Amino acid sequence: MTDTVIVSIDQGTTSSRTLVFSPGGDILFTAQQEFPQIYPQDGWVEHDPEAIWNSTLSTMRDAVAFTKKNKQRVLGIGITNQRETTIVWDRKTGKPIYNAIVWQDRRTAQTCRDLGGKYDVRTLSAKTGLILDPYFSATKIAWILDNVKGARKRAEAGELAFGTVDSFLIWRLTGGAVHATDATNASRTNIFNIHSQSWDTELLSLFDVPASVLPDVKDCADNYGMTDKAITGVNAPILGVAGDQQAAAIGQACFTSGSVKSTYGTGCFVILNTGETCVSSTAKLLSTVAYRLNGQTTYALEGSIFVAGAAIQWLRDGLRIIEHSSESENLIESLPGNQGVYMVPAFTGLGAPHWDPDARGAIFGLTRDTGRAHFVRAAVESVVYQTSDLLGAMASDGAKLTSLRVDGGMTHNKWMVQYLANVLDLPIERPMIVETTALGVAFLVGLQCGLYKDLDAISKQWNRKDAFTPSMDTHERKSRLTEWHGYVQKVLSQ
Ligand SMILES: Nc1ncnc2c1ncn2[C@@H]1O[C@H](COP(=O)(O)OP(=O)(O)O)[C@@H](O)[C@H]1O
Ligand SMILES: O=P(O)(O)OC[C@H](O)CO
Repeated sequence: MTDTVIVSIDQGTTSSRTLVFSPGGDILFTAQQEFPQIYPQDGWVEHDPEAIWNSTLSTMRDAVAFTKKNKQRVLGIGITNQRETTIVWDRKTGKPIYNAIVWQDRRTAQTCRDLGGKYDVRTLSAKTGLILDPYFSATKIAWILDNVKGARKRAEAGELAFGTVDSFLIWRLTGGAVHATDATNASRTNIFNIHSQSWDTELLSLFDVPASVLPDVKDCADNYGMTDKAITGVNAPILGVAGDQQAAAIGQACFTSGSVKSTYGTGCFVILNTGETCVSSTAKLLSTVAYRLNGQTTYALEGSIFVAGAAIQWLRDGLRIIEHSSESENLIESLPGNQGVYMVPAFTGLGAPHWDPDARGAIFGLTRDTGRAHFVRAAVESVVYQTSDLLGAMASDGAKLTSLRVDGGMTHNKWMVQYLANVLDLPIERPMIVETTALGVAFLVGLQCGLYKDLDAISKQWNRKDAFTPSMDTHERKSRLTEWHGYVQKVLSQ
C-alpha cells in the first residue's frame, strides 16, 4: 500500500465525491453522496448549501478514515466543483443567507436582457470572454443581495461573502480562515477580467456587486490554507483548485494548444486548449481560463450544453420510466433505430451556440408505438447532436480537430460514445480513469507539492482505455443532423 496519497473533493451538480489517489494517479478509494435538487419555479434551480457541505464533509471523512486505516499520509487536498453556482454567506457565522443558485438557473434572464439594452455587451465579452447570460454568477449574486431582506446593506458593510462552491468549501474546510477561489472559477462570474486576471471595477458596478463580497483569486496550484482537523479529521494543505470542466481538461492532459475534451455529466462541456492566446469566438463559444500556473494563464474555448446526463436523470426521477441510468444502453440497443423520435432537452433554455434562456424542451415524432426505449434513445441522441453543434462552432472558429477525449458519468454508456464518434465523424478516446475532474485537481496538488516536475510529467500519466472509430455513412449522418436542426429551430424563442 502507498504511504503518501492525494485526496480530491469533486463537488458536482448532482453528487459530492471524495477520492483518494496514489502518487501514480490510481484511484484507491471513492465515496459518493447524491443530494436533492430544488426546483422552486419554472427555470429556477437551487441547492441547499448545507446539503452540499454535509455530503462533501461526509465523503471526505470516509476518505480520511480510509487513509488512516491504511496509515497513509495526505500530501494535499484538491477541490473541483460545479462552476458558476453562487452562494452568499455571513462571514461571522459561515451560514448562507439563501440557497445556492445553481448554474442552470434562469431567473435572471430578464435582468440580462435589461442590462444588454443599456451596455455594450462586446465590451463585456472582450473583458470576460463570456456573454451576458443568467448562467454566470454576477446576476445571481445581485439577485440574492436584492431579494434577501437587508442583504445589500450587510454586503456593503463587509458582513457577507460571495463564493462559487470551491470558495464556500475552502471557507468551511479551513474553519473560516480563508476566503479564496482560483482563476478558472473566477473566470465564470462575468465580473472577472481574464486578461488582467483581476475583478473588474466597471463590471462590478454594472452588475451591482460590491467588491467587499469577493474572494482572493489564486493560481490553480497554490496554497489555499490547511483543513481544520476538528472538522475534517485531518490537518492537510489544500493545494489544488479548479472548476470541474477545467479540472477534467487537466485530468485528460489537454495541455497543448488544439487538444480538446468533452465531459458528460449533468451538462456537457467541450474545452479546447488555445494556449497563451485568448481566442475570441465568432460562433458564440466562450473564451475562458483553462488553468493558471505560476501566474501564467493558459486559455481555452468552451462550448457549454446545459442538459446531458440531466435528461437521463429526468427520465429516471421525473418520468420514472427507468430505474437506473445504466439501463439506458440496453433499452437503446433494443431498437433498430430512432424511428423518427427526437428530443430537444431545453429544460433550462439552450446554451452554446444558441444562448436562448427562454427556449423550452420538446419531444417530436411520437406515434402510437413510441415506448420508453424511444424516449431514452432520443435523450441520449440529443446529447450527441448538441456536441456536434459545438464542434461545428469550434470548426468555424478555425479549430481543426483530429480526435476527442471524453469522460464523465454518461460515457459509461458505450453506445453513446460510439454514436458520438459516428455523428461527429471523429475518433474518440476514453481514458482509463473517467473520474478526470478529481484526477485533474489531484495532478494540481501533485504539481504544487513537487510530486510532478511539470505538465509533461502529468501527460505521461494519461492512459487510453479504448478508442471508438466512426462508422456511419455520410448520408445517414447528414439526414439525422438535418432533422435535429429542424426541431431545434422549433423550440427557439425567436
Ligand atoms: N450508462 C449511462 N447512460 C446514460 N447516462 C448515464 C449513465 N450513467 C450515468 N449517466 C448520467 O451521468 C450523470 C452523472 O454523471 P456525473 O459525471 O457523475 O455528473 P455530475 O458531476 O454532473 O453530478 C447523470 O446525469 C446520469 O444520468
Ligand atoms: O456538475 P457538472 O459536472 O455537470 O458540471 C457543471 C458545470 O461546471 C457547470 O458549468
